[in-house]
Amino acid sequence: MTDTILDRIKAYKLDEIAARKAEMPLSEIEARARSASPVRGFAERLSDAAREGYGLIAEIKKASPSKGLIRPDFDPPALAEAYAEGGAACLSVLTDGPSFQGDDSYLVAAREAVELPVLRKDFLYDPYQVAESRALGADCILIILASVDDALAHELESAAKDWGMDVLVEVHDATELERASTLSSPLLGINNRDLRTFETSLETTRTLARLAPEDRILVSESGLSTPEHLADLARFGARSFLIGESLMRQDDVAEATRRLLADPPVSAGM
Ligand SMILES: O=C(O)c1ccccc1NCC(=O)[C@H](O)[C@H](O)COP(=O)(O)O
Repeated sequence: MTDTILDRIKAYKLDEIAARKAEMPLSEIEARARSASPVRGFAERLSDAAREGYGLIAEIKKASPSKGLIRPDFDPPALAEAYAEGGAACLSVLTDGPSFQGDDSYLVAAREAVELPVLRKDFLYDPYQVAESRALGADCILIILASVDDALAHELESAAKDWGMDVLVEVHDATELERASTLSSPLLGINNRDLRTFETSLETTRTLARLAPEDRILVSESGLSTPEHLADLARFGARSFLIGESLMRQDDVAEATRRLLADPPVSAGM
């Protein structure tokens, strides 16, 4: 089988982790994590927002492997403020350099600019990176089940819990969904992007939402750009969304965010 983008990312990440460990030992990263700004409750903020409206995780994303450069005029603190003004519940900041032109400093600057909880959007393979995420100020990490085995997923989740952070567990198919149910994190991300073709299909959320455990907060991820997309998926139980590219391409990010979130259907649970 040919390599997926995740295989390629994992290969350079393992080198990156080794280099970072050589540069800064775990004890030093842990000391920084202990003195980081207190955790802002990510899952709680998202579920509160989704109760009556939509829970938006608004992503600060400069570029992607599928689209190349998305936003040349890239100012993380200004984008964070625009998202907060537009009504986002939480932020996601890409910190991966080689594939997304991200940087750790973008997370730090974006989080300092607003009061919103922040997801470190990166590819994690080692508890060292979990401590590193907290040291940067992150409130939540991502575990991509397509890229880690069950033992590592549990290890990363447990490390995040120890640091008081939330975890967004990401799945792409029914097998990964089954595996996700053995983890205890309430946030379940359903990624609509096919990692081989980069195509996005909202059918992925529609299909997997029906199979998801009832106690999970569903977050539909990727390929979302209109209020109709959000309303469609809300009917399947997903009232939280992770959105990057479509908002990053807007001149007025605050207004575009406001428009996207303007008209949520009344929740079935209300
Ligand atoms: O965005 C990509 O091209 C991509 C490729 C390979 C692995 C992950 C990728 N994106 C990470 C994400 O999960 C998205 O940034 C996020 O869901 C937002 O998606 P979008 O709204 O489509 O930018």
